[in-house]
Amino acid sequence: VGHCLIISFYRLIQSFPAVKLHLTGAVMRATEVEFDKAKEHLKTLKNDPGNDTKLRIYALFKQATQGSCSSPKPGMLDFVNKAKWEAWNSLGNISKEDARQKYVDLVGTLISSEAPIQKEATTAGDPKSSYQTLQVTTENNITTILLNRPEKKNAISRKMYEEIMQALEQAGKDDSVLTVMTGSGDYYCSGNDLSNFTQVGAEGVEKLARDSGELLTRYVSHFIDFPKPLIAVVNGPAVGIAVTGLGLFDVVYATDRATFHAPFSQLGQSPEGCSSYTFPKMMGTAKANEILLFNKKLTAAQACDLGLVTEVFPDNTFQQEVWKKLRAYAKLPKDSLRYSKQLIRGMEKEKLHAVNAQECVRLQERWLSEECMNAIMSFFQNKSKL
Ligand SMILES: CCCC/C=C\CC(=O)SCCNC(=O)CCNC(=O)[C@H](O)C(C)(C)COP(=O)(O)OP(=O)(O)OC[C@H]1O[C@@H](n2cnc3c(N)ncnc32)[C@H](O)[C@@H]1OP(=O)(O)O
Repeated sequence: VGHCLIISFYRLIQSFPAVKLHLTGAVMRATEVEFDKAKEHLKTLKNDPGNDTKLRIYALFKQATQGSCSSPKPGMLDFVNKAKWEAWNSLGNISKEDARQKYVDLVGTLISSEAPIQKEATTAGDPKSSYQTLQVTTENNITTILLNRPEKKNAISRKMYEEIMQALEQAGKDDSVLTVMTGSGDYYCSGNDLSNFTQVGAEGVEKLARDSGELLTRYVSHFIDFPKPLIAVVNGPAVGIAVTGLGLFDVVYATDRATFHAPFSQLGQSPEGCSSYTFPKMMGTAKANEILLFNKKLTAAQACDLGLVTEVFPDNTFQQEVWKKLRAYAKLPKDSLRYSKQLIRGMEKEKLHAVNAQECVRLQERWLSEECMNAIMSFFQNKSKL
């Protein structure tokens, strides 16, 4: 279904006739021009924005050009057209003008989230461009680490763990003032790539569990020790380690479309990323337990109320608002920020490393458990999604 949607989406944006809008007045004409420009910009998107976003773009386009949906609902088995119809119908009676504006905003957000990628593509010879799973750029005193496996919802493969550590080491040393981590496509990150657990070598599952424990310990240590302000720009849903690790960032900005899910017991695992310490400390044990023991998925607003997220922004202005803020912060004195962060983190560092070590020991045992193996098999047999 996803594949069909992608194909039909691209056919859609390539084959639509020019929009005929019968609006007059200076303001409306300007929006019409922006709308046409947005249509053109959309064709230049490099990354697949994900099915949810494509459906939203489709729906806004239809609403902007034809008004509210009045066609009959396609049959149950006509999956693609039914999904498109539902997306369009869900817009209800919003006006063509509103839909046009929302379309322009959404395309603007998608294009601006790719801006660092286009710049990076021109930096031939730059070691940052050698990453396979990331796009790393430095602009306006900000080093941005973009998780770049959108087709896998930015799940973290072994290669990606290693590259994130390498990117953090470089960013810690470069001249930038801030470091930002964000995701490409519709997800921030779906957590550990579950296929990391299916690559069993000749030395068996015990060795795989040991290696995974060592990898995770090193990975989390890079966040504990990161020397300058580290900001998460959570552009969509976050799962597993992508949620728990947020407790080690200095500031977390989220779109209102983001969700936060740490389903460890569902996966037969246990918390990591120091969350067994940072979450109770940040939000109180009773609230942390619902998330870490009972798999409670948080909305962005709930995560903000609990202190996991600093601020939530409407999805259609998320990128513009966040990057404007970050560009202003990045003009602050670099050393002052660095030393202040180190003071804030300093007292906790030893504790955090001890927690990290303990969590990884427990996880090595969990990964060998029947509970965990069943959960992973079940995911790959398409029996269970979160
Ligand atoms: C070194 C070890 C460290 C261990 C540390 C951390 C533990 C964790 O992080 S636990 C959390 C692990 N994550 C998950 O369990 C998420 C699993 N994924 C899902 O449930 C769904 O994919 C998700 C709800 C995220 C999204 O659902 P959809 O919107 O329906 O998309 P798809 O399922 O079609 O996803 C597209 C594509 O991506 C693959 N995918 C997504 N997430 C993962 C993942 N975490 N691991 C492996 N693969 C993932 C998914 O299988 C699809 O692939 P294709 O079928 O090949 O297109």
